[in-house]
Amino acid sequence: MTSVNEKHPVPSPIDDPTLGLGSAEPGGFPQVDSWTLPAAPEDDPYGDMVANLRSFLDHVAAAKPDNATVAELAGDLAAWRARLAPMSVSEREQVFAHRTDLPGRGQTMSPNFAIEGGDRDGVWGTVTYGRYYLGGNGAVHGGAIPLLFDEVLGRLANSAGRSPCRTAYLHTDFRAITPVGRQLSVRGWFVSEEGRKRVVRAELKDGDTLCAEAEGLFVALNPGQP
Ligand SMILES: CCCCC/C=C\C/C=C\C/C=C\C/C=C\CCCC(=O)SCCNC(=O)CCNC(=O)[C@H](O)C(C)(C)COP(=O)(O)OP(=O)(O)OC[C@H]1O[C@@H](n2cnc3c(N)ncnc32)[C@H](O)[C@@H]1OP(=O)(O)O
Repeated sequence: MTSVNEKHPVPSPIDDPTLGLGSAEPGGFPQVDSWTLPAAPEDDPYGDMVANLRSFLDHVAAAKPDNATVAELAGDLAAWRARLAPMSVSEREQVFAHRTDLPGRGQTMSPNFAIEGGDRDGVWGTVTYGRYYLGGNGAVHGGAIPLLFDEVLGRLANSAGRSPCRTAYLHTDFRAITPVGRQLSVRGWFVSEEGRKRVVRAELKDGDTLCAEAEGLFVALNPGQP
């Protein structure tokens, strides 16, 4: 199946052979042993590319471009897709979302969480939702907030030498509008750790205003569980 666009037909991810995950062998997730991030290397083209990709998406969301601009952009994107397709690697080898030293782990799907510090029991930092995450009337889309919490709490629950775990539930309460385009503070902390069950909570604040809070249960994986 391809898109209806005849100029630059886009294969569906199901049909695109260059988008396979490769071997099902586990271990594609990097472990988090420390919250102290190394200083960003002076020359980091990947980090630079991801930062530009995030900003690009914000501008796509904000702009009302004329047709000529849109057509040129579609062509440019098609050319980049064609250039990257032969470079596709397995999940284990991919860089996207595996750069734990970069804000947002060097990916653009979830919000740009920048870690300020953390220890065995908690983690804290900031996030700024760009225009890309706008839901309506200046507020962040309701789905993008649990996305942040899963990222923050998933990272915490998997940190400090703990065995890999997955989110079993993630309960989010939206307490006030979460504004787009402001630096917000984020904090996650452990509530309990019993057997395989790790209960963690997080909050998202705009200054003193509590925007949203969450509780998650993360369950440690048994050997062989994907
Ligand atoms: C290998 C991947 C590891 C992932 C990450 C690793 C490293 C990351 C490091 C750096 C990366 C940084 C950040 C990471 C960012 C994000 C991480 C996101 C993680 C996810 O986003 S991952 C996707 C969403 N997630 C799923 O795709 C899970 C689908 N699901 C399952 O895979 C199973 O469901 C599982 C394994 C959860 C449990 O299954 P199971 O069969 O092994 O265990 P069981 O059901 O027996 O539950 C054991 C005890 O938990 C209780 N329990 C279970 N579920 C409950 C619920 N919902 N409510 C209340 N209690 C519950 C039971 O009641 C029992 O309690 P009790 O023992 O007291 O009876």
